[in-house]
Amino acid sequence: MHKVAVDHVSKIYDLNTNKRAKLIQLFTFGSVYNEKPYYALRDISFTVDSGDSVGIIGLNGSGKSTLSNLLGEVTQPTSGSITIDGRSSLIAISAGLNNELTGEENIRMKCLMHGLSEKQVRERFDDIVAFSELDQFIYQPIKTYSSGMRSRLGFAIAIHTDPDVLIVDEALSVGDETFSNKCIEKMKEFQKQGKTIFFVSHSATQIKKMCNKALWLHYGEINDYGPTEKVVGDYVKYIKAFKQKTKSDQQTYKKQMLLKQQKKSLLVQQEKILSPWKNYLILTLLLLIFLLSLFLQIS
Ligand SMILES: Nc1ncnc2c1ncn2[C@@H]1O[C@H](COP(=O)(O)OP(=O)(O)OP(=O)(O)O)[C@@H](O)[C@H]1O
Repeated sequence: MHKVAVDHVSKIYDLNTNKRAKLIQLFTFGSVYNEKPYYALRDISFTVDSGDSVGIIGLNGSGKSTLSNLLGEVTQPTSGSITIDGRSSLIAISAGLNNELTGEENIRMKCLMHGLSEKQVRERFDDIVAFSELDQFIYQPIKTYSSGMRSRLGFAIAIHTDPDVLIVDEALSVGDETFSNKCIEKMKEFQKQGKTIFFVSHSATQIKKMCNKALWLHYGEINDYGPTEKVVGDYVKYIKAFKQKTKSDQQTYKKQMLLKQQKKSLLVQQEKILSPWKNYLILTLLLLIFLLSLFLQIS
């Protein structure tokens, strides 16, 4: 059995701001996408085994954070399924911490949410604070923290809650190098215990150091998945070629790719609209309910 299986997963963000479109969506239970469904991830499938460390790479907006939120069970896929054998924990700069609470309160809240008992939280509290290096700041509301401080707290909590699958999304990009190295050492301990890690980073060097596999996302789809050396090597070549283009060529390329991604979204949207029997069925059902309630009122 695979540790993680991602099966035909898509994540749609609704870019509709139009009230009429939202109403139509509501009354047809989302079966009619009136205007702008946007596929942040489109029909992706892959599997990961115990002990694998997978680097997730890709240009800005390619869907890395969307995927890590799905793996961390912070959001749900629009379609498809994700099966995780065990419990996952997401560490991202903005994930799951409550701004109004202090660092201390956040530790308690997140640990309890991860299934630790009050006693376990008390036992691990000092280690978490020590790892985060926050000292007395732990008693301050985290809205006063810098992004580096938040990331340190998020990392410290997550690694002390014994997750089976650890997802680290850009959390190391905001801290100083000493702290990043400490986190990398901790992730290596996780690897030795045979745990599974997903590591989102813009640093090819960090990914090569940490991961045996890499997943290259490109405008919401998987461009390549396999051994790190090959995938990251090809990605670095791609980035180099991209950077050699003029600024205006880079912009044109990005626009074309985004347009292509949106066209695919629209194609799927049309497929949905072109299956009218489903929509007619829903509308008929609504009409019947309406007539029935009218009839009941009269009688
Ligand atoms: N809540 C949201 N509502 C609408 N669109 C969103 C939302 N979250 C992400 N997106 C869009 O989905 C796409 C993928 O975003 P995502 O943050 O997953 O990319 P990324 O690869 O992590 O980017 P980066 O490297 O810049 O962090 C982007 O085009 C983004 O604008």
